[in-house]
Amino acid sequence: MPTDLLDELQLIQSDSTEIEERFYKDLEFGTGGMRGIIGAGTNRLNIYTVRRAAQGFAHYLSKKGETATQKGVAIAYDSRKYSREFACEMATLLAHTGIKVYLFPDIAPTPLLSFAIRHLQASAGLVLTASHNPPEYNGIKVYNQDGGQITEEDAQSIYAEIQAIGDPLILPAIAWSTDSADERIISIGNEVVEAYCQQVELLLHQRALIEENGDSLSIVYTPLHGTGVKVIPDLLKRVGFTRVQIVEEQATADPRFPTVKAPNPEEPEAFELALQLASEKQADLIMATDPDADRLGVLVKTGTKYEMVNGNQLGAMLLYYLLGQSAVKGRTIQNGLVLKTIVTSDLGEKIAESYGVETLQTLTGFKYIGEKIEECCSLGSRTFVFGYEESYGYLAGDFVRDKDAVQITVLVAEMALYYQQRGKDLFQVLEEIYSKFGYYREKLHSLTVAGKEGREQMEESIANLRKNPPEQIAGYAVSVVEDYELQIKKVMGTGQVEPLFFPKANVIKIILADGSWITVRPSGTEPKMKVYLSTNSPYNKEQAEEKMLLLQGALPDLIRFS
Ligand SMILES: O=P(O)(O)OC[C@H]1O[C@H](O)[C@H](O)[C@@H](O)[C@@H]1O
Repeated sequence: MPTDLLDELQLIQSDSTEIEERFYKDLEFGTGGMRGIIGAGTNRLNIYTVRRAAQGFAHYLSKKGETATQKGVAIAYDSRKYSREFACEMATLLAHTGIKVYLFPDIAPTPLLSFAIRHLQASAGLVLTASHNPPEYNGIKVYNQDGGQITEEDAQSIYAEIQAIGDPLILPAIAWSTDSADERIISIGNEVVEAYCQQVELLLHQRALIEENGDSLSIVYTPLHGTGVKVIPDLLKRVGFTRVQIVEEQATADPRFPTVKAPNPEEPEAFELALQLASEKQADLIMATDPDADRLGVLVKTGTKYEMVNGNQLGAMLLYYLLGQSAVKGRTIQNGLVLKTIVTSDLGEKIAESYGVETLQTLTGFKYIGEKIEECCSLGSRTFVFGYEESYGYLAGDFVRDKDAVQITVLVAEMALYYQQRGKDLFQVLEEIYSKFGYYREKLHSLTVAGKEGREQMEESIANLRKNPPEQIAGYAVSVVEDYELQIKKVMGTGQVEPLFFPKANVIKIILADGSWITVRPSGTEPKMKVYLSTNSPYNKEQAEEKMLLLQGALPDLIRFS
């Protein structure tokens, strides 16, 4: 047994609570794969639980047939503690089971793994990462052959295989060495990264403008100690953005994430060092990617200060820019398709509609967006335009099937430069969008659910809402209640009930007559109940904000939860 695990076990020998916590269950394996605290225990991520997951995954893949094992599995890892060790453990075990493995030789962004699966025509992919979680966490994300994250059915099959193995201590330890694993472990070469970068370049609309004026946009970028540093700075420079400053203190891949509370670009605190550098350099734009570089946070200089753009706002701006660029070039998008989740603002849909492009909604989670792209666009019947979620995940080029902060970083830089050349910063562009399509405001309330009791309270509170949906909220009439668990939508005025064509999920969306809404769901990744609010006004932001305050004020009555 590795000495660190032994030491840990010795330390907790007489601590029954700690023993219980670590051993009372196996780490769960869901649609997001497996995520947990690193350490000793069945409910922890360690070499044994990883080995067991690898063996279960190997069984699952083998059952798909010889083609699946021959096509192989692409594996990537981020900068977290043990990410590389766990990736090598999984690679070795899969190779010894007779499965071909493609392994990145160094840390790599998650979107690059999604691309590599498609490029190498592998049958699946794995990434060792815990995304933006705190340093004590790690995890395994699982991808299908399309390059999208697996959905429910596959997750259940893999979990069943993992559970069937039983005690992970019975699995043999296979020493890591490329020799022992023979030629079945192939190192992913730089040509894959190059092929990816070329695809990203093809997404750009303003190459000439960037080549000529790229140096007028000053950018500060931070990878927050993660994988983005491997690709993003070079890519920005290569396309012509020459004034890119990296936050040096955060440019090293450090599993402790020592300079931030959490490496999460949704949190304003994560931008502290980047802000200092930006003020010093008078930067126009600050961009931060999370450790596996699938999500992007942006701060924009507007007047004399920097303001954070939220996920709904950046998604709407990118869509407005991309559709606008196609229109300017006279390109008609045949059967275009925009994808967003049901908890993402409707502003994007309004923008798409004005360009004759349809928007489809999915449940929360980019895996559903990836799945829809495959379903609707892979045979060329529809043209994928853009997909996004409020939680800072965006995708413009479907050569990747998960959110991709690498391609979006380059596109945001292009968009900022394009508007800068027209005398506007991105917040002025946002004002332009609001004045055309309506003023939208969004808020997310996350309520922490402590332990089993908390979970029960949350379930009860959602069940109550399901049983007794309100007819009005803060004086506004409710027009529709969508219940994704019962898969029905009820029109309040007429009482008419229609089916909802989504997979089952414990989500309730209450829509007011003016299109404002409140949506409630349990988080799938953290012990939290999430309440999303969206308001709008066709006239001005004050009215949208006032509605937001009223809806927020009504929440305690609507969602009884202590
Ligand atoms: O279920 P939640 O905690 O709200 O998390 C939802 C998020 O989960 C993962 O991170 C997925 O990759 C995201 O696409 C999704 O938005």
